Amino acid sequence: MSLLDIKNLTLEIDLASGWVKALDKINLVINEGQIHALVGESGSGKSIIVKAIVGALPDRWRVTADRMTWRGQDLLTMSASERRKVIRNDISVIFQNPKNSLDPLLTLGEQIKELVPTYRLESFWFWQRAAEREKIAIELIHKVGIKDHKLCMQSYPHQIANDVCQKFMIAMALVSEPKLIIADDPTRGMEVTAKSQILKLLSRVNQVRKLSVLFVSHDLLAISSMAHYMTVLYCGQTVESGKMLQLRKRALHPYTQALLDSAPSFRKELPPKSPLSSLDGTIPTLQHLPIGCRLGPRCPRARKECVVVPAVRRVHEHYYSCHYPLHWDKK
Ligand SMILES: Nc1ncnc2c1ncn2[C@@H]1O[C@H](COP(=O)(O)OP(=O)(O)OP(=O)(O)O)[C@@H](O)[C@H]1O
Repeated sequence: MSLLDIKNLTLEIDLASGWVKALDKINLVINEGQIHALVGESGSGKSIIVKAIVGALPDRWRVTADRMTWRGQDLLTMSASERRKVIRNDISVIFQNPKNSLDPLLTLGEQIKELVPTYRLESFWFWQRAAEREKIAIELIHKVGIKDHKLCMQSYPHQIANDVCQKFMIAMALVSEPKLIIADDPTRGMEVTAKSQILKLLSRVNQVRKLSVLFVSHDLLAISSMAHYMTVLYCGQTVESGKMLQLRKRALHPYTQALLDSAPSFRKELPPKSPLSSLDGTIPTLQHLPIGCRLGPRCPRARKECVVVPAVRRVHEHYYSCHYPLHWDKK
Protein backbone atom coordinates (compact mmCIF):
# COMPACT_ATOMS: atom_id res chain seq x y z
CA MET A 1 0.00 0.00 0.00
CA SER A 2 1.24 3.50 -0.78
CA LEU A 3 1.90 5.89 2.10
CA LEU A 4 0.48 9.00 0.49
CA ASP A 5 -1.98 8.84 -2.38
CA ILE A 6 -3.25 12.08 -3.90
CA LYS A 7 -5.53 12.13 -6.92
CA ASN A 8 -6.78 15.27 -8.65
CA LEU A 9 -5.89 17.70 -5.88
CA THR A 10 -7.20 21.15 -6.77
CA LEU A 11 -6.56 24.29 -4.75
CA GLU A 12 -8.37 27.54 -5.40
CA ILE A 13 -7.04 30.80 -3.99
CA ASP A 14 -9.06 34.00 -3.67
CA LEU A 15 -7.07 36.83 -5.17
CA ALA A 16 -8.28 40.41 -5.61
CA SER A 17 -9.14 39.50 -9.22
CA GLY A 18 -11.26 36.47 -8.19
CA TRP A 19 -10.75 32.74 -7.51
CA VAL A 20 -7.86 31.07 -9.36
CA LYS A 21 -6.73 27.45 -9.50
CA ALA A 22 -3.22 27.50 -8.01
CA LEU A 23 -3.19 23.69 -8.19
CA ASP A 24 -5.09 21.96 -10.98
CA LYS A 25 -5.69 18.20 -10.60
CA ILE A 26 -2.37 17.26 -9.03
CA ASN A 27 -1.53 13.56 -8.69
CA LEU A 28 1.15 12.33 -6.30
CA VAL A 29 1.78 8.83 -4.94
CA ILE A 30 4.55 8.12 -2.43
CA ASN A 31 5.44 4.55 -1.61
CA GLU A 32 7.22 3.20 1.45
CA GLY A 33 11.00 3.50 1.46
CA GLN A 34 11.01 5.71 -1.63
CA ILE A 35 12.75 9.02 -2.29
CA HIS A 36 10.30 10.96 -4.39
CA ALA A 37 11.40 14.19 -6.06
CA LEU A 38 8.82 16.91 -6.63
CA VAL A 39 10.36 19.21 -9.20
CA GLY A 40 9.33 22.44 -10.90
CA GLU A 41 10.32 26.04 -11.46
CA SER A 42 9.83 28.64 -8.78
CA GLY A 43 6.10 29.40 -8.51
CA SER A 44 4.97 26.03 -9.85
CA GLY A 45 3.16 25.19 -6.61
CA LYS A 46 5.57 22.83 -4.80
CA SER A 47 5.31 24.54 -1.41
CA ILE A 48 1.53 24.80 -1.49
CA ILE A 49 1.31 21.06 -2.20
CA VAL A 50 3.39 20.48 0.93
CA LYS A 51 1.11 22.79 2.90
CA ALA A 52 -1.97 21.02 1.51
CA ILE A 53 -0.55 17.65 2.64
CA VAL A 54 0.09 18.81 6.20
CA GLY A 55 -3.12 20.86 6.35
CA ALA A 56 -1.39 24.22 6.80
CA LEU A 57 -3.33 26.24 4.22
CA PRO A 58 -5.55 29.22 5.10
CA ASP A 59 -9.12 28.06 5.85
CA ARG A 60 -10.64 30.33 3.21
CA TRP A 61 -8.83 28.57 0.34
CA ARG A 62 -10.79 25.78 -1.35
CA VAL A 63 -9.14 22.36 -1.39
CA THR A 64 -10.77 19.47 -3.24
CA ALA A 65 -9.48 16.08 -4.33
CA ASP A 66 -10.85 12.79 -5.61
CA ARG A 67 -8.53 11.05 -3.17
CA MET A 68 -6.09 12.23 -0.53
CA THR A 69 -5.14 9.41 1.78
CA TRP A 70 -2.37 8.73 4.27
CA ARG A 71 -1.82 4.97 4.76
CA GLY A 72 -5.38 4.39 3.63
CA GLN A 73 -6.94 7.03 5.92
CA ASP A 74 -8.80 9.86 4.19
CA LEU A 75 -7.09 13.15 5.12
CA LEU A 76 -9.86 15.34 3.74
CA THR A 77 -12.71 13.94 5.80
CA MET A 78 -10.68 13.74 9.03
CA SER A 79 -11.27 16.32 11.77
CA ALA A 80 -8.55 18.95 12.19
CA SER A 81 -7.36 17.39 15.46
CA GLU A 82 -7.24 13.84 14.01
CA ARG A 83 -5.27 15.15 11.06
CA ARG A 84 -2.82 17.02 13.33
CA LYS A 85 -2.29 13.78 15.26
CA VAL A 86 -1.57 11.79 12.09
CA ILE A 87 0.83 14.44 10.81
CA ARG A 88 2.57 14.79 14.20
CA ASN A 89 3.12 11.04 14.52
CA ASP A 90 4.01 10.12 10.96
CA ILE A 91 5.24 13.10 8.93
CA SER A 92 8.10 15.55 9.57
CA VAL A 93 8.66 18.63 7.45
CA ILE A 94 11.97 20.40 6.85
CA PHE A 95 11.46 23.88 5.44
CA GLN A 96 13.59 25.97 3.06
CA ASN A 97 14.80 28.42 5.63
CA PRO A 98 15.65 26.40 8.73
CA LYS A 99 16.22 29.39 10.99
CA ASN A 100 12.68 30.64 10.42
CA SER A 101 11.29 27.33 11.68
CA LEU A 102 13.15 27.49 15.00
CA ASP A 103 12.30 29.50 18.12
CA PRO A 104 14.91 32.27 18.33
CA LEU A 105 14.54 32.49 22.13
CA LEU A 106 15.38 28.86 22.92
CA THR A 107 18.68 27.00 22.51
CA LEU A 108 18.79 24.22 19.95
CA GLY A 109 19.22 21.72 22.79
CA GLU A 110 16.01 22.87 24.49
CA GLN A 111 14.10 22.67 21.20
CA ILE A 112 15.16 19.16 20.22
CA LYS A 113 14.70 17.74 23.74
CA GLU A 114 11.19 19.15 23.91
CA LEU A 115 10.30 17.20 20.75
CA VAL A 116 11.26 13.74 22.06
CA PRO A 117 7.93 11.89 22.25
CA THR A 118 7.06 10.33 25.62
CA TYR A 119 6.71 6.85 24.11
CA ARG A 120 10.48 6.89 23.50
CA LEU A 121 11.15 7.35 27.24
CA GLU A 122 11.40 4.35 29.56
CA SER A 123 11.99 5.97 32.97
CA PHE A 124 9.28 7.04 35.36
CA TRP A 125 10.98 9.90 37.25
CA PHE A 126 11.20 13.28 35.55
CA TRP A 127 14.95 13.75 36.21
CA GLN A 128 15.68 10.37 34.62
CA ARG A 129 13.44 11.31 31.69
CA ALA A 130 15.37 14.57 31.21
CA ALA A 131 18.60 12.56 30.98
CA GLU A 132 16.97 10.18 28.50
CA ARG A 133 15.79 13.09 26.34
CA GLU A 134 19.31 14.49 26.37
CA LYS A 135 20.79 11.11 25.35
CA ILE A 136 18.37 10.70 22.43
CA ALA A 137 19.04 14.29 21.28
CA ILE A 138 22.85 13.81 21.38
CA GLU A 139 22.62 10.52 19.47
CA LEU A 140 20.57 12.15 16.72
CA ILE A 141 22.83 15.20 16.51
CA HIS A 142 25.81 12.88 16.00
CA LYS A 143 23.90 10.82 13.45
CA VAL A 144 23.32 13.82 11.21
CA GLY A 145 27.04 14.55 11.21
CA ILE A 146 27.32 17.37 13.78
CA LYS A 147 30.39 16.46 15.81
CA ASP A 148 30.33 19.08 18.57
CA HIS A 149 26.96 18.33 20.13
CA LYS A 150 27.66 20.52 23.17
CA LEU A 151 28.26 23.64 21.12
CA CYS A 152 25.26 22.87 18.92
CA MET A 153 22.90 22.28 21.84
CA GLN A 154 24.02 25.41 23.68
CA SER A 155 23.63 27.66 20.63
CA TYR A 156 20.67 29.81 19.68
CA PRO A 157 19.48 29.53 16.05
CA HIS A 158 21.19 32.77 14.94
CA GLN A 159 24.56 31.54 16.25
CA ILE A 160 24.99 28.59 13.90
CA ALA A 161 25.74 28.34 10.18
CA ASN A 162 22.90 27.63 7.76
CA ASP A 163 24.11 24.17 6.70
CA VAL A 164 24.62 23.06 10.33
CA CYS A 165 21.15 24.40 11.07
CA GLN A 166 19.70 22.36 8.19
CA LYS A 167 21.44 19.19 9.52
CA PHE A 168 20.00 20.01 12.92
CA MET A 169 16.53 20.30 11.35
CA ILE A 170 16.99 16.78 9.97
CA ALA A 171 17.87 15.59 13.50
CA MET A 172 14.69 17.32 14.76
CA ALA A 173 12.70 15.66 11.97
CA LEU A 174 13.97 12.22 13.04
CA VAL A 175 13.10 12.61 16.74
CA SER A 176 9.51 11.47 16.32
CA GLU A 177 10.56 8.47 14.17
CA PRO A 178 8.32 9.54 11.25
CA LYS A 179 7.36 7.43 8.25
CA LEU A 180 7.79 10.30 5.80
CA ILE A 181 10.10 13.30 5.75
CA ILE A 182 9.05 16.17 3.51
CA ALA A 183 12.08 18.27 2.66
CA ASP A 184 10.92 21.52 1.05
CA ASP A 185 13.93 22.73 -0.92
CA PRO A 186 16.30 22.17 2.03
CA THR A 187 19.44 23.02 0.04
CA ARG A 188 18.25 26.30 -1.41
CA GLY A 189 21.00 28.92 -1.46
CA MET A 190 23.64 26.54 -0.08
CA GLU A 191 27.09 26.18 -1.53
CA VAL A 192 27.93 22.94 -3.34
CA THR A 193 29.70 21.04 -0.51
CA ALA A 194 27.02 21.81 2.06
CA LYS A 195 24.34 20.90 -0.47
CA SER A 196 25.89 17.52 -1.23
CA GLN A 197 26.26 16.76 2.51
CA ILE A 198 22.55 17.40 3.09
CA LEU A 199 21.61 15.27 0.07
CA LYS A 200 23.84 12.39 1.21
CA LEU A 201 22.40 12.64 4.70
CA LEU A 202 18.82 12.36 3.46
CA SER A 203 19.83 9.50 1.19
CA ARG A 204 21.43 7.67 4.15
CA VAL A 205 18.38 8.25 6.32
CA ASN A 206 16.30 6.70 3.54
CA GLN A 207 18.57 3.66 3.20
CA VAL A 208 19.28 2.98 6.88
CA ARG A 209 15.84 3.69 8.33
CA LYS A 210 13.77 2.80 5.25
CA LEU A 211 12.20 6.21 5.63
CA SER A 212 10.31 7.73 2.71
CA VAL A 213 11.38 11.18 1.61
CA LEU A 214 9.46 13.70 -0.46
CA PHE A 215 12.20 15.93 -1.76
CA VAL A 216 10.87 19.21 -3.11
CA SER A 217 13.26 21.17 -5.30
CA HIS A 218 13.71 23.27 -8.41
CA ASP A 219 17.22 21.84 -8.76
CA LEU A 220 16.86 18.71 -10.86
CA LEU A 221 20.59 18.16 -10.98
CA ALA A 222 20.89 18.02 -7.18
CA ILE A 223 18.34 15.27 -6.68
CA SER A 224 18.59 13.22 -9.83
CA SER A 225 21.18 10.84 -8.42
CA MET A 226 19.33 10.08 -5.18
CA ALA A 227 15.63 10.07 -6.08
CA HIS A 228 13.87 6.86 -7.14
CA TYR A 229 10.80 8.51 -8.53
CA MET A 230 10.01 11.98 -9.84
CA THR A 231 6.93 14.12 -10.34
CA VAL A 232 7.34 17.21 -12.50
CA LEU A 233 5.08 20.21 -11.96
CA TYR A 234 4.47 23.17 -14.15
CA CYS A 235 2.35 26.09 -12.99
CA GLY A 236 0.16 24.03 -10.68
CA GLN A 237 -0.32 21.09 -13.08
CA THR A 238 1.41 17.68 -12.93
CA VAL A 239 3.04 17.26 -16.31
CA GLU A 240 4.89 13.97 -15.89
CA SER A 241 5.80 11.40 -13.28
CA GLY A 242 7.65 8.13 -13.26
CA LYS A 243 10.85 6.37 -12.25
CA MET A 244 13.78 8.76 -12.19
CA LEU A 245 15.92 6.65 -14.51
CA GLN A 246 13.09 6.27 -17.00
CA LEU A 247 12.38 9.99 -17.05
CA ARG A 248 16.04 10.84 -17.49
CA LYS A 249 16.38 8.34 -20.29
CA ARG A 250 13.17 9.05 -22.14
CA ALA A 251 11.14 12.01 -20.94
CA LEU A 252 7.83 12.28 -22.77
CA HIS A 253 6.78 15.79 -21.78
CA PRO A 254 8.48 18.75 -23.50
CA TYR A 255 8.73 20.56 -20.14
CA THR A 256 10.56 17.66 -18.45
CA GLN A 257 12.91 17.50 -21.42
CA ALA A 258 13.52 21.26 -21.19
CA LEU A 259 14.36 20.91 -17.49
CA LEU A 260 16.78 18.06 -18.25
CA ASP A 261 18.37 19.98 -21.12
CA SER A 262 18.95 23.02 -18.95
CA ALA A 263 21.18 20.97 -16.62
CA PRO A 264 24.72 20.72 -18.08
CA SER A 265 25.53 17.27 -16.64
CA PHE A 266 22.72 15.61 -18.58
CA ARG A 267 24.13 16.85 -21.89
CA LYS A 268 27.45 15.04 -22.25
CA GLU A 269 27.81 15.91 -25.92
CA LEU A 270 27.63 19.65 -25.17
CA PRO A 271 30.75 21.46 -26.48
CA PRO A 272 32.52 23.76 -23.95
CA LYS A 273 31.13 27.31 -23.60
CA SER A 274 28.03 26.57 -25.67
CA PRO A 275 24.82 28.09 -24.26
CA LEU A 276 22.43 25.84 -22.36
CA SER A 277 19.03 25.46 -23.92
CA SER A 278 16.03 26.82 -22.07
CA LEU A 279 12.36 27.47 -22.77
CA ASP A 280 11.48 30.98 -23.87
CA GLY A 281 9.40 33.11 -21.53
CA THR A 282 8.65 32.73 -17.84
CA ILE A 283 6.11 30.90 -15.71
CA PRO A 284 2.82 32.92 -15.74
CA THR A 285 1.42 34.50 -12.60
CA LEU A 286 -1.79 33.14 -11.10
CA GLN A 287 -3.68 36.16 -12.48
CA HIS A 288 -2.62 35.34 -16.05
CA LEU A 289 -2.97 31.58 -16.34
CA PRO A 290 -3.37 30.28 -19.90
CA ILE A 291 -6.33 28.01 -20.55
CA GLY A 292 -5.79 24.29 -21.25
CA CYS A 293 -2.22 23.09 -20.91
CA ARG A 294 -0.51 25.87 -18.97
CA LEU A 295 2.80 25.29 -20.76
CA GLY A 296 1.09 26.14 -24.08
CA PRO A 297 2.48 29.68 -24.68
CA ARG A 298 6.06 28.48 -23.99
CA CYS A 299 5.87 25.03 -25.54
CA PRO A 300 7.75 24.40 -28.80
CA ARG A 301 5.27 21.63 -29.71
CA ALA A 302 2.03 23.50 -28.89
CA ARG A 303 -0.83 23.23 -31.39
CA LYS A 304 -4.47 24.26 -31.29
CA GLU A 305 -5.57 21.17 -29.30
CA CYS A 306 -3.44 22.39 -26.37
CA VAL A 307 -6.17 24.86 -25.30
CA VAL A 308 -7.84 21.79 -23.78
CA VAL A 309 -6.24 20.34 -20.61
CA PRO A 310 -4.60 17.07 -21.70
CA ALA A 311 -5.75 13.91 -19.95
CA VAL A 312 -3.28 11.86 -17.90
CA ARG A 313 -1.90 9.01 -20.00
CA ARG A 314 0.00 6.02 -18.76
CA VAL A 315 2.72 3.81 -20.21
CA HIS A 316 3.56 1.16 -17.58
CA GLU A 317 4.64 3.20 -14.50
CA HIS A 318 5.17 6.37 -16.50
CA TYR A 319 2.42 9.05 -16.45
CA TYR A 320 2.31 12.16 -18.62
CA SER A 321 -0.17 14.86 -19.60
CA CYS A 322 0.52 16.11 -23.10
CA HIS A 323 -1.35 16.11 -26.43
CA TYR A 324 1.92 15.89 -28.37
CA PRO A 325 4.44 13.98 -26.26
CA LEU A 326 8.01 13.49 -27.41
CA HIS A 327 8.84 10.22 -29.23
CA TRP A 328 5.13 9.62 -29.97
CA ASP A 329 4.59 11.93 -32.92
CA LYS A 330 1.07 11.76 -34.38
CA LYS A 331 1.00 11.32 -38.11
N1 LIG B 1 -0.38 33.10 0.48
C1 LIG B 1 -0.49 33.19 -0.85
N2 LIG B 1 -1.37 34.05 -1.41
C2 LIG B 1 -1.51 34.15 -2.75
N3 LIG B 1 -0.80 33.39 -3.63
C3 LIG B 1 0.08 32.52 -3.14
C4 LIG B 1 0.30 32.36 -1.73
N4 LIG B 1 1.25 31.40 -1.53
C5 LIG B 1 1.62 30.99 -2.77
N5 LIG B 1 0.92 31.65 -3.72
C6 LIG B 1 1.05 31.50 -5.17
O1 LIG B 1 0.93 30.12 -5.48
C7 LIG B 1 1.83 29.79 -6.54
C8 LIG B 1 2.71 28.63 -6.11
O2 LIG B 1 3.53 29.08 -5.02
P1 LIG B 1 4.57 28.12 -4.29
O3 LIG B 1 5.20 28.91 -3.18
O4 LIG B 1 3.90 26.87 -3.91
O5 LIG B 1 5.62 27.86 -5.45
P2 LIG B 1 6.96 26.99 -5.38
O6 LIG B 1 6.96 26.11 -6.55
O7 LIG B 1 7.09 26.37 -4.03
O8 LIG B 1 8.08 28.13 -5.57
P3 LIG B 1 9.50 28.23 -4.85
O9 LIG B 1 10.37 27.18 -5.47
O10 LIG B 1 9.94 29.62 -5.20
O11 LIG B 1 9.29 28.05 -3.38
C9 LIG B 1 2.62 31.05 -6.88
O12 LIG B 1 2.05 31.65 -8.03
C10 LIG B 1 2.43 31.92 -5.67
O13 LIG B 1 2.46 33.28 -6.03
